[in-house]
Amino acid sequence: MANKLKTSPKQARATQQLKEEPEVQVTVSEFVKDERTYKIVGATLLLIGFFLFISFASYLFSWKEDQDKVVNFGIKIFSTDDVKVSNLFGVLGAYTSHNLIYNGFGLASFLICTTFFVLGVNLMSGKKIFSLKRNIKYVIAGILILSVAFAYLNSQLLHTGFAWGGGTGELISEWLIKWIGSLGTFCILLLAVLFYIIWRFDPKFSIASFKKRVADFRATDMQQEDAEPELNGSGKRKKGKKSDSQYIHDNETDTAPDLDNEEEGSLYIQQPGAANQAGNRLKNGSGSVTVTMPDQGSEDASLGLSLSEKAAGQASSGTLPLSVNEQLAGQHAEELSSDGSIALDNKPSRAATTMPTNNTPAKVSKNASPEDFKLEISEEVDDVPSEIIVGEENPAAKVVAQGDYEPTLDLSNYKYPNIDMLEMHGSEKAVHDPEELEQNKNQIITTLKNYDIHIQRISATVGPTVTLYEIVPAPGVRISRIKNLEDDIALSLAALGIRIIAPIPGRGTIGIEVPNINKTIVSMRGLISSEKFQNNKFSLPIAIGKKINNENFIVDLASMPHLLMAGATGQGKSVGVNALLVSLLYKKHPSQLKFVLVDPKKVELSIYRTIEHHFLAKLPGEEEAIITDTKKVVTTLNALCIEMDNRYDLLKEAGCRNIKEYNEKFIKRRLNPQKGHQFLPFIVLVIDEFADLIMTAGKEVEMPIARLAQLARAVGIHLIIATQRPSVNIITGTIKANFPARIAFKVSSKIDSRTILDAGGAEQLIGKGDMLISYNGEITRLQCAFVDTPEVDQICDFIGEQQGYPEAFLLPEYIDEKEMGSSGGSDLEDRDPLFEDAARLIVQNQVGSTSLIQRRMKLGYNRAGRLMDQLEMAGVVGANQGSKARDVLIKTDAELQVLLDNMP
Ligand SMILES: Nc1ncnc2c1ncn2[C@@H]1O[C@H](COP(=O)(O)OP(=O)(O)OP(=O)(O)O)[C@@H](O)[C@H]1O
Repeated sequence: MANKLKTSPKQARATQQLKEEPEVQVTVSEFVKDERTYKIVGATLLLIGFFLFISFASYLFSWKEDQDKVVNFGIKIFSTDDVKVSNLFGVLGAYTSHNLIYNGFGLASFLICTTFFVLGVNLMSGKKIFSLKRNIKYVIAGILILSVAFAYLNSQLLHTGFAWGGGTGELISEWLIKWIGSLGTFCILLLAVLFYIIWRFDPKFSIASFKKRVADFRATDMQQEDAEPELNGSGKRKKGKKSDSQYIHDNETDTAPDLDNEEEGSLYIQQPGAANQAGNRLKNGSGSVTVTMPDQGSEDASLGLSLSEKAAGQASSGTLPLSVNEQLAGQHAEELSSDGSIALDNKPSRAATTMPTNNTPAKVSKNASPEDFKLEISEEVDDVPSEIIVGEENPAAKVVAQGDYEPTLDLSNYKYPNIDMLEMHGSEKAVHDPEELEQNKNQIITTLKNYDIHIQRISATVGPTVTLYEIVPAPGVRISRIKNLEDDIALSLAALGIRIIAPIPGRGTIGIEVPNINKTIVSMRGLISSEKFQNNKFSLPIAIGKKINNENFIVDLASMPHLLMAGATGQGKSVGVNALLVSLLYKKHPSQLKFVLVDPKKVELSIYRTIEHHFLAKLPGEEEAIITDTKKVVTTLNALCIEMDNRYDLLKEAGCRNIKEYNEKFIKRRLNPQKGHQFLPFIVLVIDEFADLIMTAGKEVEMPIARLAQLARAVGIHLIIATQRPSVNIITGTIKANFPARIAFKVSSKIDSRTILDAGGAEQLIGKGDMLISYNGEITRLQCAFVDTPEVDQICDFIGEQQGYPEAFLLPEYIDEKEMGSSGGSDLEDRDPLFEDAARLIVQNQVGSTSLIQRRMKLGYNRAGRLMDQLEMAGVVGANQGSKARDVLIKTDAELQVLLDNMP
């Protein structure tokens, strides 16, 4: 038997494990959770709604014939053979409508059908399309008010035999008439109807809002007339087209009617001052479930289930024991899921999580089996509102007080993209499988125990792609021992992408991240509609993804201030870049933001070409705004450097330290546009495939990038650079030093991970948007938000079809010194092509300043200087006077024209 393979203890355990695998049984909880069950219940409810509606409608015509029969026979009508009724739904229809309409609430009973409809549609679709809670609120209020109002009208005016308000309405109406008289009842009812309309539709009564509506109406009218011939460069705008979604961003005029939609579609339309409302309505966000399995030492091995709830930012861990005394892990697991859902439904926006802390070292029994560990569930609910915030009013327009400069005025009718253009890719909730959790927990404990490592407590937080198991080791256990077991734990769990974080900073625990079997896609829609995204005050808000605790990771690109993204091919970089760009498109007006897009692959960013006239910047004289040619990248980067220098000059002259202060001053009209001051949009430079650029242009690219990265932040220029190859010759020391925020998608080696993050870990990610972000000195694992190309297409088309600027935002012209040739000389016979323009500018402004030429004509310092020398030679300006502007010798345009005509 020399050839017989020896079975190692590990293999033996694995085999045993295989044998012990339990039979697949469909438990009640699984049945309840099954999607098909929801669909069946949904269809039944829709049918009931339909039945009620038809029965009620039929009752309106058949009540005279059917009423006597239902009253005489009562419930026995169902068992009596020879009764014939006229209701379309027979005896059941006649009986139900008689009781609900005649005895109940009259015509208002029709409202009941809507509740069945709402419930049915939500269950059938598996999404919260309509808000049940609000439907119930409105139905109850509507039934009460309408039934009394109809009964009152019937008793005072109509005097018909039909029960307009039903038994209940008539009873209340009679009481009211008795107590406060007919007129009093009328007033009360009028007031109630008014209350209902205001509560339900929130109409605007102010004169200002009326004026605004008239102005908006006129503006739209005029714009349609004026703009039709050249509405945008692509000429795509459809005449008179105003899609439903466009209404979303209209001011009050349009949002008011849409409130109705909000109700019917459970869409929440944000209005000024409604921010908190949105927050208050948060509920049922996608839950991160934290399963905590504490106290190994507990002797009785009873399993306690507790929900710990944490208010955002505070680490108050109130544990609510739900007293579950189950001995078996399987039963225990069932409890987890059922209780988990309770907490999810109840708690509003909570983001932060802390482990329930127990500082007293627990007694650790070395013989405790994995099943002896209690499981605690701590639910974490993120800030995704279940009622989606749809778009918003033009935020910039809101800030501007009367008399201030309004940067958005050029495109005052610009509509922000609507949230409906984004898809909900699957469920927003992180799915947690109790069995999987239990099994992983047992495996981790057993593996550690095999190496004689004992733990006090174990907890789990279920994220979209991975579950974080946090363990508190027994006193005396060295952390490095657990860290060294990474491979062994991965082997025992038979899972890829296991990462050990020892210790988790600030938590006093050791983290083991295990990929989930069922992963959840994090939809961009969820992030964009979250309260955190809608109501932040960031200059450049970007929604990147979700943390393991399901908290939305939304940050300000302006404070990052640049972002480096790396990852092997196919791991989610392009989706990541799209997510960043889409977040900015959802929040910024074209006057506030410009993109410079560099795409050597030619296909990744080409979808953005439709927004050229709104959001893109390009070099003067260039056809395409999206740069695909490496040679042009060098020119563009240098042009950006000139723009940066020009902006610094402007800031210096305005006495401001950054773009925010500068723009505020400009908006308050404290800066003179005649001196070259203008509202400065943020510029975001996006470079896809940076490695390709470095390989072809090397230092020529690296130098301007390093300059921009070092200096451009204060003047509102920010960089997003993506690369497939994160090697040291591409991500050099200079680049790295200037990109403190870095994202790593899955990479092929630990060395690559170190190159990007200065730490390992990215090689253990599982791809498809799983990423690590190093930001503010912390490395956080995130699941990147997913936005599909058709969604981006739709958003860009929507923007592109609107009226835009006549052309893309022009960057300053950059002419390579080497290429200047003879035209760059200070010789009048060989004048600069821009000589005449510069002369006119100087004469019109009567200021002989080089920086004026530089800023207004968007030129670099050298070229502007040369132009000034030529103007001096031509006699347009006087001699250089040091720091003072030169004298302008030509006083009028006519004089200048004569001079120009006489020039050689
Ligand atoms: N956040 C995400 N959530 C879910 N799936 C994702 C996510 N990101 C990427 N994927 C999946 O991975 C695929 C590849 O993503 P992507 O095209 O972004 O990769 P890439 O890194 O840009 O690749 P390449 O460098 O070759 O262009 C996508 O088509 C998508 O199916």
